[in-house]
Amino acid sequence: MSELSGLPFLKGHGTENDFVILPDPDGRLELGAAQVAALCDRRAGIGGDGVLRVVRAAADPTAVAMAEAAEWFMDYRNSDGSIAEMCGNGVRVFARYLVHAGLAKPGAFAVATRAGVRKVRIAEDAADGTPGEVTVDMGVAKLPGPDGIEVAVGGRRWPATNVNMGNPHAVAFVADLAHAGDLFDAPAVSPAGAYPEGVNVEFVVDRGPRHVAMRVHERGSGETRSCGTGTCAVAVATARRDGIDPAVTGEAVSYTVDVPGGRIVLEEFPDGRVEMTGPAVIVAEGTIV
Ligand SMILES: N[C@@H](CCC[C@H](N)C(=O)O)C(=O)O
Repeated sequence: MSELSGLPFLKGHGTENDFVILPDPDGRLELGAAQVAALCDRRAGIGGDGVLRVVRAAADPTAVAMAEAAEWFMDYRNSDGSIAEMCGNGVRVFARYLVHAGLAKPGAFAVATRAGVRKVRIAEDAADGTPGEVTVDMGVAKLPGPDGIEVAVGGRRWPATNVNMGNPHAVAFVADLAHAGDLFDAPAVSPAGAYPEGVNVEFVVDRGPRHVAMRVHERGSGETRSCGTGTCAVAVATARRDGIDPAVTGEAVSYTVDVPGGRIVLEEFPDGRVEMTGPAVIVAEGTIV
């Protein structure tokens, strides 16, 4: 990581989906895949499921077209160094960082991402100092099909729903989360070619009315303790399984999704938008040596 020597960093997480935050306001960093992987290495690096580079939208060619709508661009990378379109927990942590660093005022503001501009709201901290939760308008979930997608682990197979939240997800309802196995390797997803860019796979069980729990194997990061876009995908897939479509009923629907690292609440509106609410905290800051 010698090229990054002397740079400030922070560490944060949202429901234990953890990130190395690299402030780079003027877009001076040339961040390669190997550097990202080294930063995310849990033994030889800082450790994280991904990296959030914080850059002014106007200073990054990917985001410059969004600069009028959002001052800051979340440049998200998976822990293997690959680039993803969106990270739901990441955008909450990114928003928390902007306020922590005095770069945004608490309340409502916009963040540019590769999936488009996302509006965030940060609630007031509780009287005991617990940081207020962060709500993000995650945009419209797309269910592009096709039917017949399957996820397999060990000897078990499940039908899966394709949900796109800016990034791709395959959501499988299972009888027991343990049936997903150790998830050291990516689950097999068929048919071949259903997800040419790779896929995040969620395994879901019911917990109660409009309440589910999930595990996830993330493209580019392996099994993580949470995936914000995954919880959105799961909420929408579960609503459709339950015969609920806010576009048809004209009423918003809310689902609670438990993840190994905590709990996220999702609300889907008649216009198809999904709002995600969950925690986001900064836990450390320092300098790369
Ligand atoms: N943890 C994230 C998703 C990060 C991107 C994902 N691994 C992908 O490659 O699409 C989240 O909270 O949404």
